[in-house]
Amino acid sequence: MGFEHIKIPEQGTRITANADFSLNVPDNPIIPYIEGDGIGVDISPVMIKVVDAAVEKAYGGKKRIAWMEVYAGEKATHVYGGDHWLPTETMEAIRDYVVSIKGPLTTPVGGGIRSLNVALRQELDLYVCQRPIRYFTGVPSPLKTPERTDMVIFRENSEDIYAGIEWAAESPEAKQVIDFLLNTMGVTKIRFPESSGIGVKPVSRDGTQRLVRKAIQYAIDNDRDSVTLVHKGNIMKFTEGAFKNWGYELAIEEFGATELDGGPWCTLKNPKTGRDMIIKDVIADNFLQQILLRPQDYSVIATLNLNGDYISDALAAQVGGIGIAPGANLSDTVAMFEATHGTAPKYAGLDRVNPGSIILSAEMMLRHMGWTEAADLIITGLSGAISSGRVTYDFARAVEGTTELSCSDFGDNIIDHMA
Ligand SMILES: NC(=O)C1=CN([C@@H]2O[C@H](COP(=O)(O)OP(=O)(O)OC[C@H]3O[C@@H](n4cnc5c(N)ncnc54)[C@H](OP(=O)(O)O)[C@@H]3O)[C@@H](O)[C@H]2O)C=CC1
Ligand SMILES: O=C(O)CCC(=O)C(=O)O
Ligand SMILES: [Mg+2]
Repeated sequence: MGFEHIKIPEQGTRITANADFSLNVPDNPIIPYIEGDGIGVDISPVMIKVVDAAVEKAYGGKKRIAWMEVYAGEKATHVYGGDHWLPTETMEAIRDYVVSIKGPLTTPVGGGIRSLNVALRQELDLYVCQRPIRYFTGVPSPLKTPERTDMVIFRENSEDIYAGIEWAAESPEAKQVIDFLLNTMGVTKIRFPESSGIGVKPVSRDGTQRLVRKAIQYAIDNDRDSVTLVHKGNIMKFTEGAFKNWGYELAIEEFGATELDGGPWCTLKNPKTGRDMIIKDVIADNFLQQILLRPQDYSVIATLNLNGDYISDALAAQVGGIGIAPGANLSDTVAMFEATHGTAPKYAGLDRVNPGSIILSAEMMLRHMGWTEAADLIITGLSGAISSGRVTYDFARAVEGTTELSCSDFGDNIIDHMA
């Protein structure tokens, strides 16, 4: 396969996926990466350096990643010219090379291009956004007992309001939709029909159940004691409320869960460990207060796209901020790893921000590839670097007695602490 601007590394081999979704990972896999806008220029090279060091240390030169830069966002417009924000060959590389990692990409507010991040997820049908939230000793937190927060978010990544079905107020399209709602559907509750923008929120049984299936399977594989469906189903009955109902339905029909005390909460025995697991639900606003007061009550979270976006940043803040909040976008075959945070434009190019989020995303990637020894070294290195008290600005400003390091020096500190 030839590309126009992407240079395929000569020393690398492609990862492939089998029919049962397992991976064939060679010792020199080609991994496509998007540098990212804003602070992408700071964090992506540090991530590559840290990952290369972990792989070298773990396998003594027997394994090595062949990095392949692919382009999206502002850099793509320079490489390809014009309005090429997300070139087709970038999409092809991410799909065909199966495992990739990306820096953040800018999305303008209120107009301009639609989110490239969302486009990548939707075009490649990366329907799971998996975001683990865990505490590292020494990280500043607004909570007294941050170590009680230990959750894995499964955010539905392909539907909800992110489908981008919306029309600007006073546009002919919005007028047409409002006219249809008022005059054909008998809607009476549009308070200002003349000046309303309109957004549509599709949520399906198929989309919900494939996401909840992954969440429950993850809980089984990792011996977690609960899966919580987070929704706003009291208000949005046929989207968020249906998400809740379809989630329970799947737990009962596919996993053999049984209702507790007349439901809707369910219980099932983990087939791998024999331990009881609870499937429960909570309304999103209540969830947001409970994660502060009783985080230990929650483990695996399955939720809709927009809730998952809000919850990701809120939970990240509980354990030290989005400087160390990793994530993965997954289909059944393709995996694209990325940090939870965005491009933080005011820090772009200053070599200042915390590279921890994208490094921990790479740690998830290594584990996904089965390179657990290298992944473990990243955790050891990061934990050691945080404990050393030589940290990036976000931690240094919140913990007395620590020394502020640049983004790149913090990367080196992580490498120095890989025991
Ligand atoms: N997946 C993606 O690519 C995402 C892209 N975006 C896009 O990014 C752009 C900017 O979004 P914005 O709302 O400002 O959110 P950001 O996540 O980019 O930044 C918000 C704040 O979070 C803190 N922060 C972010 N990253 C780091 C880091 N690595 N280390 C330490 N602190 C960090 C900073 O806080 P402080 O100011 O306190 O230092 C920063 O000002 C938008 O265009 C948005 O659409 C947003 C989220 C995800
Ligand atoms: O696409 C964007 O710009 C924002 C995405 C986002 O906030 C997220 O995925 O958490
Ligand atoms: Mg977000």
